[in-house]
Amino acid sequence: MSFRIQPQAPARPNRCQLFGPGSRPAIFEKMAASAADVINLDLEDSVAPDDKAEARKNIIQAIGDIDWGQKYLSVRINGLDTPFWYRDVVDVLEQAGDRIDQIMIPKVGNASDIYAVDALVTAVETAKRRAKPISFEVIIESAAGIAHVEEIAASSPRLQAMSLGAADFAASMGMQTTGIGGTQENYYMLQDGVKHWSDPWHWAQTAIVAACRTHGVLPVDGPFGDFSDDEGYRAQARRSATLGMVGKWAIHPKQVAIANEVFTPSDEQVAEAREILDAMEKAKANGEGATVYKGRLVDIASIKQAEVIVRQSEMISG
Ligand SMILES: CC(C)(COP(=O)(O)OP(=O)(O)OC[C@H]1O[C@@H](n2cnc3c(N)ncnc32)[C@H](O)[C@@H]1OP(=O)(O)O)[C@@H](O)C(=O)NCCC(=O)NCCSC(=O)C[C@H](O)C(=O)O
Ligand SMILES: [Mg+2]
Repeated sequence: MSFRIQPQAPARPNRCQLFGPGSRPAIFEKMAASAADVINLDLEDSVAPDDKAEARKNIIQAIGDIDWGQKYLSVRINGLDTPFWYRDVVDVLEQAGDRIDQIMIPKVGNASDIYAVDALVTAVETAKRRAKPISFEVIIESAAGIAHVEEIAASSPRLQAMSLGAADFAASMGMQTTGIGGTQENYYMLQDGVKHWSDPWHWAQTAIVAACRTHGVLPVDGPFGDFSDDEGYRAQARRSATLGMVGKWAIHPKQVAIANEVFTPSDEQVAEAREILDAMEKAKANGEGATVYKGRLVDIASIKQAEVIVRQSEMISG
């Protein structure tokens, strides 16, 4: 164990991030009224190039005009390989007022990408005397992004969250699929003629979780494109939660409730975690570091596992 204490990620609910195109202002009020913890107003890939300027205006107006309640309000800017991103940052931060919380940076490839956006954001914040610093979320969705995931996670004190963007990631990696997340028909093991499907997103997710946990950043699972497949979405979300991710994107409002359910520890999970903590308190009083709970070993590491669940539950219930 390193002597360095692992930093805690920001203590705010991030179970579901609901996306909507900036070019579709008619849905903004519905997004605000949803049960998502985070709202991502999009200027990037859900907006056609000819609509970028109008989408920017829509978003600037909506940030000021709509009552976003307690939502964490984020704007996804365009990638650094486009001519749009600097104006996204400057116009939104100069004109949208203080209600915006976060800028989401897509397709990051290395820490220098974050440095560039940080420099521009810092200049605008200083010029505008902005009281509350803007946070960053990045999307890992390229071969370069996953290869440099650890330096990206360490890149800026503004960085609060990191998501996996399955669609661009698959394209960048040359994966033979048009699916956005979920089970891939051809990714299976064969035993005695029976197919056992495996999860091609798993290794990238675990790389993201490890980088995030090392540097105190929230790891988030990205989109699941087939919004008619509720059980597929639920299964993917459950795998992500089991791996340590704190939430998942919704690209349709019907996905929000499922994400909130999966990423909120259940009453049973919380009760069990509290019982483990009680069992370990009793063990400690008896001078023991390990004991038996429901026929299985629990020890000092179990305290930390149980505390993860209790902390999540307390943070979500406020
Ligand atoms: C996917 C959609 C285009 C579907 O829209 P639509 O055809 O209108 O859906 P429905 O008719 O089923 O809508 C039912 C009602 O819900 C409202 N609605 C629809 N979408 C949203 C939303 N995002 N937020 C809030 N409300 C929404 C409709 O208006 C209907 O309302 P009512 O008539 O009153 O009943 C659309 O959902 C959509 O645009 N989704 C977001 C797309 C998006 O933002 N994509 C970007 C993120 S994913 C990505 O970028 C990939 C990633 O980067 C990667 O690389 O992996
Ligand atoms: Mg993408």
